Amino acid sequence: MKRAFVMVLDSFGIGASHDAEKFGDKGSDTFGHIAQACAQGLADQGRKGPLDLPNLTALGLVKAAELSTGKIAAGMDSDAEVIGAYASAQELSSGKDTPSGHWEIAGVPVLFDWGYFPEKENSFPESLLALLVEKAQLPGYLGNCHSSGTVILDALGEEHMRSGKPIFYTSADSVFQIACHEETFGLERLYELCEITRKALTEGGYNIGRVIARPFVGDKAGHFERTGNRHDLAVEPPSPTVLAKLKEAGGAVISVGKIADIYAEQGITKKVKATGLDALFDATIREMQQAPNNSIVFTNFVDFDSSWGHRRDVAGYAGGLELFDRRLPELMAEVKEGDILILTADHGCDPTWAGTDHTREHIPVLLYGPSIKPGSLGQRETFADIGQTLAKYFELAPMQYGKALF
Ligand SMILES: O=P(O)(O)O[C@H]1O[C@H](CO)[C@@H](O)[C@H]1O
Ligand SMILES: [Mn+2]
Ligand SMILES: [Mn+2]
Repeated sequence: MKRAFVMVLDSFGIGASHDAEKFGDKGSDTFGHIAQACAQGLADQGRKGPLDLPNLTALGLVKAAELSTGKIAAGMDSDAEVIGAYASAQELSSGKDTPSGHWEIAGVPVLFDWGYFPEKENSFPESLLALLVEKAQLPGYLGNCHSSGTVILDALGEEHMRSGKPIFYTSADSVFQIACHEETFGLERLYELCEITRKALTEGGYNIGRVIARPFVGDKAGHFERTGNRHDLAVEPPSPTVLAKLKEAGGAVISVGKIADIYAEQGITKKVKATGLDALFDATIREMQQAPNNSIVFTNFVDFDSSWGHRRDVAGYAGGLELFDRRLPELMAEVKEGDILILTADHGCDPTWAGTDHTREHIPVLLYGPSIKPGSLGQRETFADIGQTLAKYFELAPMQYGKALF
């Protein structure tokens, strides 16, 4: 059988990219700084001590990070036997956002510049806001600023519940985010508002990558919680990804988590939703067990980014990595003759870094399978090497970008 299992640990960067300075991210290192905090006993909430990742280490994580930074991450074992092939890859795309990272992984880097809303306050143009109020018949809106999505709920959640005004916010990413209470505003109404917003942004030529529905529940500040009903409305990738090519050739592409959203459904043949690291893991294993010949099971583990990276929660991130590592042998056991497992990431989100945005970093590329020869695959110039590898593996026409890893 020929099956590829691609696992994106969302935001798990392994050190600042050569061009990180342009992004204000010189010196950032998601993995390295988490390892350092753990080794210093500074990440002992809900877990304890040095970062414990024996299985990721066996697949080459520590060596991949060494390729990126020239250093062994604090407290990690550099002498452990490596049974996978590993590389560090830099990003060709102009942004450090999720769609850019994912599309590049699938062979289509984003070489154009996204539109952004750079103003920290009064971020959205008045004409756009007026159009949304009219089209969605809103009593007004709240926010209209840059913010962390959890901080803004504490600030404006109660007022939103009282007034029925949706909370509009953005970040350094090319996003228009809308937070509304699932019960008082209504989930379906939030989704409709997001559709209206998506259309207005596309027709208005704003070039914004995603509109994101951010539903939440709870009754007062300090008690609000975002739910698993998050929904991303992305624009379509600018050209067919390796996923679309495999689908076109009759193969199966199974999305677990928000993969289908990120690729705007392009190239996806089946989608499975799950909320939380364990549930995403369970769903991934179920899909791996059922995956037919000529298929990709593609999972996005979003919690590393949304629950811990953006929240600047070092101990939470470390605990998530340790959970992932403990369960990794379950995934590896599903890798049969002819199959390949690829573990990677889409950008960084260093939880020790200033602010709450992503960080421009190298990503790990860890390959494992019966046909994979263990050892270094070096420093790669683009995440698209993964897409090119998949194109070659499934005997599809070559992608325009990237060099196959083997
Ligand atoms: O702070 P929250 O709402 O999690 O937002 C984050 O999530 C968005 C999409 O991944 C990013 O643009 C970042 O701003
Ligand atoms: Mn991401
Ligand atoms: Mn993010």
